[in-house]
Amino acid sequence: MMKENNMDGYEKVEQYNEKKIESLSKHYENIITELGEDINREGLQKTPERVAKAMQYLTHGYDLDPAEILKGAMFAENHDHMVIVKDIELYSMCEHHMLPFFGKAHIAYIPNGHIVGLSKIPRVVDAFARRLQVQERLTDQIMNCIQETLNPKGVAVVIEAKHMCMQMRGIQKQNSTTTTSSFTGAFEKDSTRKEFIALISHKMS
Ligand SMILES: Nc1nc2c(ncn2[C@@H]2O[C@H](COP(=O)(O)OP(=O)(O)OP(=O)(O)O)[C@@H](O)[C@H]2O)c(=O)[nH]1
Ligand SMILES: [Zn+2]
Repeated sequence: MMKENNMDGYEKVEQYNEKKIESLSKHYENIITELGEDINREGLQKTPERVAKAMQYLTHGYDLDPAEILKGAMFAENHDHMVIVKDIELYSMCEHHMLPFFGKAHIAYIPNGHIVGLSKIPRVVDAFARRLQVQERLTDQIMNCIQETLNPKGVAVVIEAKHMCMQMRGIQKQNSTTTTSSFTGAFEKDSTRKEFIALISHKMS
């Protein structure tokens, strides 16, 4: 059953929209048949519904409000040094092939009177990643959301990801990684950006 939506949408994440699942399942039944399979085969009988639920989960970001997520835990604090959350696992879906791309996000901001609860940063990443995306837009959306909501002195976002559409099909390059980055404010300054890059490159023992 669907629960009522919160301001930020959290409550919805593990809930399935029954109407949507039913309709998606019918479409997947046709797709599986078109692919040449027998939809009545034992192992496939529940597959349309399973796929529908998986797809709803993989795109649940549409039900979330990333700005509200951040606003849920902003605290007045006079800390004016760089805050970095690195190695945030990320799973998204490429909007061209609807195949996964996945990797890590590294995010930093320099507070300007407010800090944000640390868990909210990966939550913002997920809210934008769990949609049909391109890596560049995902990077910019995370940056813009933090900049506009928290109003820090600057935001830096780096995403490193592997795209299944380049590995399982198409050009079939198994080892290529795509890196995208976006910077605002203080991070447009060379020395600040270099400090950030050095800190995300440092491996914890
Ligand atoms: N810039 C960008 N491109 C992406 C991303 N994900 C997938 N793509 C690319 O989207 C492009 C779509 O190109 P098309 O030529 O229309 O599609 P295609 O014939 O399936 O392309 P190939 O993958 O080269 O076989 C491909 O080059 C993909 O590699 C992304 O996050 N960012
Ligand atoms: Zn793709």
